[in-house]
Amino acid sequence: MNTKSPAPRRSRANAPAGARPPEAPGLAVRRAAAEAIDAVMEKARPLEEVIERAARGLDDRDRALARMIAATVLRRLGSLRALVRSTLERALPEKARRVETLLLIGAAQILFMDVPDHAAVATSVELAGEDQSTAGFKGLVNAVLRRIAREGRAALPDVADQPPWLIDGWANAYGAPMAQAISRALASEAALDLTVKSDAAGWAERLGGRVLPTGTVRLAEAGNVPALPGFADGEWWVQDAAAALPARLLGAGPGQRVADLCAAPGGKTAQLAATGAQVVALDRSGPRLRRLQQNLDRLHLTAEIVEADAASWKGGPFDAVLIDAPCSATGTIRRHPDVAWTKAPADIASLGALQARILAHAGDLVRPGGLLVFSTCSLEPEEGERQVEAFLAARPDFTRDPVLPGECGIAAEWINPQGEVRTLPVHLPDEDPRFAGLDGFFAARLRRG
Ligand SMILES: C[S@@+](CC[C@H](N)C(=O)[O-])C[C@H]1O[C@@H](n2cnc3c(N)ncnc32)[C@H](O)[C@@H]1O
Repeated sequence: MNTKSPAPRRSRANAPAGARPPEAPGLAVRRAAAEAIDAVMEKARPLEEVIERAARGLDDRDRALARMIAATVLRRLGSLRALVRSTLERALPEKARRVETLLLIGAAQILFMDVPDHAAVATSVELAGEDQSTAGFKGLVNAVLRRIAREGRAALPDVADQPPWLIDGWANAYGAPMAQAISRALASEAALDLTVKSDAAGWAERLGGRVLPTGTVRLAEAGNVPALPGFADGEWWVQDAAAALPARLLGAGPGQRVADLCAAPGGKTAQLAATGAQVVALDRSGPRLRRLQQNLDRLHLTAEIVEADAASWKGGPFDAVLIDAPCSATGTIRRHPDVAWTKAPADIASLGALQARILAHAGDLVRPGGLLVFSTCSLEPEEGERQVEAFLAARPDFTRDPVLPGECGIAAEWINPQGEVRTLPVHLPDEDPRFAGLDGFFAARLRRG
């Protein structure tokens, strides 16, 4: 490991008034990453949103690198923060909070990314020098990051990368060993999963991926998705293998009327429309419905689009109703590591109340004998199992229609004793970690009597 000290450069804080020294290469990328991390942590905004703003003006490659640095810090935040804090003799003052971000950025690049140590150290030191509140910490940033480079990953404390309230919740739901395994699984980036209209084997071969038992085509490397063969022609769309299961459970087909009640941006609407069913795609968000329409246009699929509140909309009756409810999305932390830090227990409670309202109303949209699938991309039972229990207690006209092992390629391990789908990030293990894992999803299939 290279522990060379950074080349001395004149910082902005030290530059004579009016003269702007030439910027060191890669500095803007790290500045954008630091701004994005601070916005995620302080304002609880999604990384995808804040990185767009922070990385404005950067070319595609640099924007991708800034996003990767920020995502790596957020993915490994628990252990990286513990490491950084363990190297400091005393806590940093509140006004110099950015110093910790610069240390985290440097440490993430040194320990987890293919960035030369000297570049990781130099850019964090340089960024510290840019601001009066942090300029006095340049020496400390240099010393701490050089030590981290010297000691390597062996010095990383063995602590979870996610906040304790999440780990405790998973331990309650799945047991402490599984909670730890889930936490570890979230350290790896997710593969790129595609739902194809047809010929999964052919697309897997053309794109250099493989076909999963569920029919999803999985690629190890994401790359530039719109540039991949088949994207422009609308032959496939990006959708995690677990996210593709709820719509399949409805068994929709030609001649059926189906409502997708929380539809945007339309991954599941596209699946339902591709079966030949007549689909109503409803969502409360106009902007998100416009994205859904664009996605359907690219895929040459059609659905009737309705902007409304699923908790009060009058329509139907339908042969099948899908509620892919708004949720905390803790099942998607592999893809969106910011979720672990932007969500709080209060969100689980408020989203749970919204899910209950939508579910209660949606029951009346299903014709007698019809199916209702309730799904969330959450690992929290309050947003899955508990919702269905409460709904069934209030609606004796509905019963579970249990999912059977092998149905839609679903493994027995992904089905709970009630016959509901419960996927976890530890599922679908693979010797090649680039192909392993599933998003955490819950899906229950209910039939109206
Ligand atoms: C998990 S996302 C749906 C993802 C989508 N099913 C897919 O596969 O692409 C949840 C959606 O619920 C919508 N939503 C939230 N509250 C709603 C409500 N009261 N009525 C209808 N849609 C709502 C959000 O705008 C969001 O698009």
